[in-house]
This record gives sequence, structure tokens and C-alpha cells, in this order.
Amino acid sequence: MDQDQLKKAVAAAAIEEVKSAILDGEIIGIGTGSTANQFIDLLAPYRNEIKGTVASSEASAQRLRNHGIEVLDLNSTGDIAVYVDGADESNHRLELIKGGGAALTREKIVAAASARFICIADESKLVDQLGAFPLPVEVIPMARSYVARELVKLGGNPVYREGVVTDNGNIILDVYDFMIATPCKTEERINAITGVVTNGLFALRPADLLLLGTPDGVKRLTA
Ligand SMILES: O=C[C@H](O)[C@H](O)[C@H](O)COP(=O)(O)O
Repeated sequence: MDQDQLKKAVAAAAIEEVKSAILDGEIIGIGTGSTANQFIDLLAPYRNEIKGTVASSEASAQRLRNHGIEVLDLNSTGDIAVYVDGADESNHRLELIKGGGAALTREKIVAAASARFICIADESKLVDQLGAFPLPVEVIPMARSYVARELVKLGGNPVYREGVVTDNGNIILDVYDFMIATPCKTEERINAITGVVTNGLFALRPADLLLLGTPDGVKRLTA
């Protein structure tokens, strides 16, 4: 089974998880990336049943609209029943690194506003310790050099993601060589740097369920 098939399998499993919420008329939060795209495509047959979605990026919003699925403004929906999104890494406590597609800030907002967060990923994303994947940090453009120096003081090696502007008009620094032994503390510490919008650690609000695609089938992991 290749990675695409594993992603499709977890997306299908996520559809089963959210079906009752859809039929109950709940709002569904939608993530960003290649795994979330598979989920969006499998949602298409439910376009008439879905009351509405909130998207974590312009790209996902466009893909949803292309399928005829309504996309709502989070300011008009109140809290969301369930959020489905991919990840770049997950540990066994379902703390995540996200933001490989630069959508981390909106993803974190939608996750925070959601009662339940279902993460969907292929088995390559499960790790014992977070940090092999460079940690994305969204930064206000004028603070780029200052924030980079502060990240070096914390022991990281920040690299400017050339040519990338987030949906919020900001830039991304990817932090390499970062030992993330205590994800909650690291998330808070980086977010405390002036000029940082947020970082890609989802430890303060981890996933509630990880659907992991493996050649032996989809595994369900809870923290
Ligand atoms: O900013 C992007 C998101 O955090 C994605 O959810 C993450 O990068 C995983 O993407 P993919 O499913 O393409 O591996």
C-alpha cells in the first residue's frame, strides 16, 4: 500500500467518525494538506446533508466550494462539533507538529474552537519524540530577524521558508535541530516571543483521536 492509499483509508475512516455529526446538522471543521484533501473529496457525496463547514485555509475552502459544500465564517458558527485534519508528526500522546503547508495558525484556531479533534495520518507520521520534522513558526514579517535570533537562543536553527506567505499575510520560519522533550512548555515558550503569531506544536490542544493508516488497516489511537 502506498502513502496515498493509506491517506485515503484514514480519510474514509474519518468519514465514518463524523457521519452522525453531519446527520445531526453539526458544523464540521476541515483541515489542510494532502490527507485533509482526501477527506474533503470523500465529503462531497454528503454535500446536501452537511449544514456547513469551517475551513483552516483558503485552499481547503476553495476545494470544499468546488464540491458544492458550504464554507462558513467561524465568527458566525459558534463552537464546532468535530475537526478533522492531518499532521506532520504525532507522538503517542497525540501531541502534534503541524504547519508543513503553512496553515498552522488557522488550524490551531479551528482546533481550539472544536469539541473534538480527529487527526488523520499515515503511519510514517507517528514518532516517539517530536522534532525530526522542522517546527514551523508563523511570524509577523517585520519581526523575522528578531524572532530568528530568539529561536537560536532557545537552541533551534530557524530557516526562512522562501517565497511563502501565509493566508494571514505572514512568513514562516522552520526550526531545525530542536529537541522537543516537553512539548507544552516549548509551545508556550515560543509563543511568548514577541512577533510570533503561533508555532506548529499542538500540545496544549492535542488531538483526541488519531486515525493512523497502516498496511494492516486503520489503527485508532487515543491519548
Ligand atoms: O499546514 C499544513 C498542515 O498542518 C497539514 O495538516 C500538515 O502539513 C500535514 O499535511 P499532509 O497531510 O499533506 O501530510
